[in-house]
Amino acid sequence: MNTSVSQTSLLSLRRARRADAEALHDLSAPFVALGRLRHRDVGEFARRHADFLVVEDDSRIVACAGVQRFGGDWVLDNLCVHSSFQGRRTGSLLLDRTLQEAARSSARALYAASSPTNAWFLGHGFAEVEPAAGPRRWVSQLDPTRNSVVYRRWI
Ligand SMILES: CC(=O)SCCNC(=O)CCNC(=O)[C@H](O)C(C)(C)COP(=O)(O)OP(=O)(O)OC[C@H]1O[C@@H](n2cnc3c(N)ncnc32)[C@H](O)[C@@H]1OP(=O)(O)O
Repeated sequence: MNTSVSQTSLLSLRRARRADAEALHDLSAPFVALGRLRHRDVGEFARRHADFLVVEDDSRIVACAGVQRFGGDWVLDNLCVHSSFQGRRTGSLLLDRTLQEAARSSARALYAASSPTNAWFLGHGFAEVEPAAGPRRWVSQLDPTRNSVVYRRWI
């Protein structure tokens, strides 16, 4: 898969490769520092590379989104767009592609945990739900100190 995102730019969407692990880590680092994303080391990105979609600008990774699958319940994680590419529908594109893949796999719902102020999810068809509504194994791993809100979008 290597899909052109826009006819007016060189952005393209593809599945991550193991060799992308360091770039995924570096892209995420500023958002980890801001408390928007949980820390993941390079090894985790390498192990889970197949779970990630990436957007490239002329071969530089500028956005990514991962998924975890718990049967029919999918969880979106580590969604981020480089600050100079935000507001150009790159995050929406990653979400749309994830939803398409979830629908093809007959998934039931897509969950995400984010900070209470992240209105982006509400604007993209998610509703806030009680954490207990999420996949139990995922919810039990959420860091209580992050005060995350759990969002759900039906597929
Ligand atoms: C599950 C998790 O990973 S939670 C963590 C989510 N990631 C982060 O918080 C990291 C920092 N933020 C980012 O990387 C990005 O801003 C993202 C991923 C939240 C959004 O990606 P972007 O490419 O900037 O958003 P995109 O351009 O697709 O947004 C499109 C729409 O959302 C709106 N929007 C963008 N950011 C926000 C926001 N913070 N709050 C509300 N609306 C927003 C835009 O105005 C636009 O609206 P429109 O379609 O009506 O014109």
